[in-house]
Amino acid sequence: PEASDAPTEGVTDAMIAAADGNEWLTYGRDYGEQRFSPLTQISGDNVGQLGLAWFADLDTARGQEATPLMHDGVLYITTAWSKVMAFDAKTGTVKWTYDPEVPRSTLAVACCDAVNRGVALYGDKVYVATLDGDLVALNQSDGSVAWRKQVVPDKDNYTITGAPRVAHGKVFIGSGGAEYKARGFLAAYDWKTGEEAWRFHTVPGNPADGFENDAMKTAADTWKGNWWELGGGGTVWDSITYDPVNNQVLVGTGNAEPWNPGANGRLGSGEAAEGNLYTSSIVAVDADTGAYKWHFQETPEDRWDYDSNAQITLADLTIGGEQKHVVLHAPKNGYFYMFDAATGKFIDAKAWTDMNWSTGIDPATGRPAINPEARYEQTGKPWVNVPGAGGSHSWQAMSFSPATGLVYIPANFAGFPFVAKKDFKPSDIGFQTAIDSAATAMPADENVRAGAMAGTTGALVAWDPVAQKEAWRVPYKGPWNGGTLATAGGLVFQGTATEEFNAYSAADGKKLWSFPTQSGVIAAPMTYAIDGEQYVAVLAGWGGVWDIAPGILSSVSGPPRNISRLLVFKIGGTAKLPDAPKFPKRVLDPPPVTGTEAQIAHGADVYGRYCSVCHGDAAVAGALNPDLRYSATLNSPDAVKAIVIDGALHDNGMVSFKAALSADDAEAVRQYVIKRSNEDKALEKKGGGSS
Ligand SMILES: O=C(O)c1cc(C(=O)O)c2c(n1)C(=O)C(=O)c1cc(C(=O)O)[nH]c1-2
Ligand SMILES: [Ca+2]
Repeated sequence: PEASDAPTEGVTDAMIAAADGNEWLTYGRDYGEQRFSPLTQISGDNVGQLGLAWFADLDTARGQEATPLMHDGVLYITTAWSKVMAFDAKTGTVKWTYDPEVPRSTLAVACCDAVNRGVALYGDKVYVATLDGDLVALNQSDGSVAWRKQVVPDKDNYTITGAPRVAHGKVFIGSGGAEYKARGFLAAYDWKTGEEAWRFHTVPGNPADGFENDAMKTAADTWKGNWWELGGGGTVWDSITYDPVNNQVLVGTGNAEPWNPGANGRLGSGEAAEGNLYTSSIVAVDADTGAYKWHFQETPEDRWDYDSNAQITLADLTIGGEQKHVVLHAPKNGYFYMFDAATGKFIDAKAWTDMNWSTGIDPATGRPAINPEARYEQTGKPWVNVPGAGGSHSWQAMSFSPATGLVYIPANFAGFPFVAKKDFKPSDIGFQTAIDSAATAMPADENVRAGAMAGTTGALVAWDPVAQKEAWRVPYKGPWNGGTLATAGGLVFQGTATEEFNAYSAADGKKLWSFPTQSGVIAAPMTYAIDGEQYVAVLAGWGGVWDIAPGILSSVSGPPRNISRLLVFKIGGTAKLPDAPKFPKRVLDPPPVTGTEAQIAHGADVYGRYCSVCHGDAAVAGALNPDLRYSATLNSPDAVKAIVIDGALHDNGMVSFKAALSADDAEAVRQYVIKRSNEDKALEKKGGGSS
């Protein structure tokens, strides 16, 4: 079918390109995704008088990751479970809501909470991608559905958490799933009809099916074994940046799959110049055709979950006396990169955080030298990789201020333990990372826990991309703080895991204002103006992967609790939040240990592979999913079997695991959790530990 012309009414390409400061039309505000607002009404002089203008309670108590968009007086957000809400941006009156009714059982195939990062606006439409893998076009006027298309090849391995982007009559979207069995892609849809225009895969499929293009043929030379059987990964789960100067779309790609390359031999000897293209890379494709233009692999031979999905920013900078249109990128792996946007030519990279997986960068090629000890599947030894799998920087967007020349990065400082799983067999459900999580479970040992917590911190880092050096930093108690917003008023706004929303001086990081948010903030703020009055909006709602995966470490920053809200501020705002509800202190009260040693060891293994990715390491969960150490069902083998095998809680997101587990396995898990619960109870009595 003929492609529709780009819209000429409503939100147009020209409007997004002009990026009027009063509105916020696309995820990163402008095409370059700089998240820099030209608005100046709120500044260092008056930010102390910033107050709540209005707020809205959200009905999804999970991680809130969206950046709101504002057009024509209407503020659009998504919430967890991919719901969309439209508000009068001045008063907070709800105009409409849309619920795509994502099955709650989708949680079992979502690596990192039921999150969504926001909508796209184009013409008279609002676009949302749903956790269960659909792209939905809504009418801006009333939230009615114009069309809904399934984007993902199957709903058992793929999910979508990212925000769509738009340009040249098309809507761009990818997916997550590289911890399952997913083959990464970026797809483009006709904005009006929802017809798929093109699809670019980021990793090659089965050679027997023929390669879709030359880029796949080239990439296939960098893969060994039957890589396609597990998908390969390289998912496009967050960053998608349209570059109007070169009419191209830049995507960041996810980790190679499975994490442990020894499990399927995807790297062969494991020392290829470029291992497993185009994973952990930035890839540029033509916006009209999806044809490959260039790539740069930031983490060759990835085996550490080093997604390159962090937001891709474009900027025009003077480098060595020359004006250049460049890509700025701070992926999970701890290097800060700069590339020529037109060609992908490497300009510079610098380690901006502690790291042990790489010993340096080749200044000519940009290729990182890899520490042989970090090849844990080859050494056969446990390896604590730094930065950890959460990344020194992840999807929490950074901002760039042309006024200060600085990039403001939400930084995580942590390690992640890797032990290669022996005799790994793929299964029909759950993570396929081939890591032995049982071997690295956090023991009930005060000193080990205190050490792990002390080594887990965060910061707001202001980085000078031209000088490639740090300008200043604000240290935080823990990681997983919110994305950032920079303004021409000389401010940087950021929410924190410690339940604050802060304003800093963009020049030197001095804290100028703070608001208690009652829940951790992980989303990025945005700003807009109506009738000459400037507003700043941010979503509060603790969650995402950090709450789910690292168990006890999710409590490093503060009380991990979720109170989900949209908060909107203006100078002199007087709205007040109700007092935060009290979260009762729970008491560990497990039955006595009756399992045999062998049964408990087996339970640990099953727990590590199938349960820990949602319920936390060593049965210590965060705020969102039940902490099984406290579960009343520990008293009942039948209840555990009903849930784990028969799927009694399927509609809450706890699906049946009978595709992989037997009733005996479920009982072994029960015995393992009983043991962990008793150990932690003993630790609590001693006055140590944390829960
Ligand atoms: O490889 C993938 O496909 C994939 C997808 C996602 C996602 O869709 O959210 C995350 C990750 N990986 C990931 O590694 C990660 O640390 C992560 C954090 C989050 C989050 O929203 O908090 N998502 C994801
Ligand atoms: Ca990943």
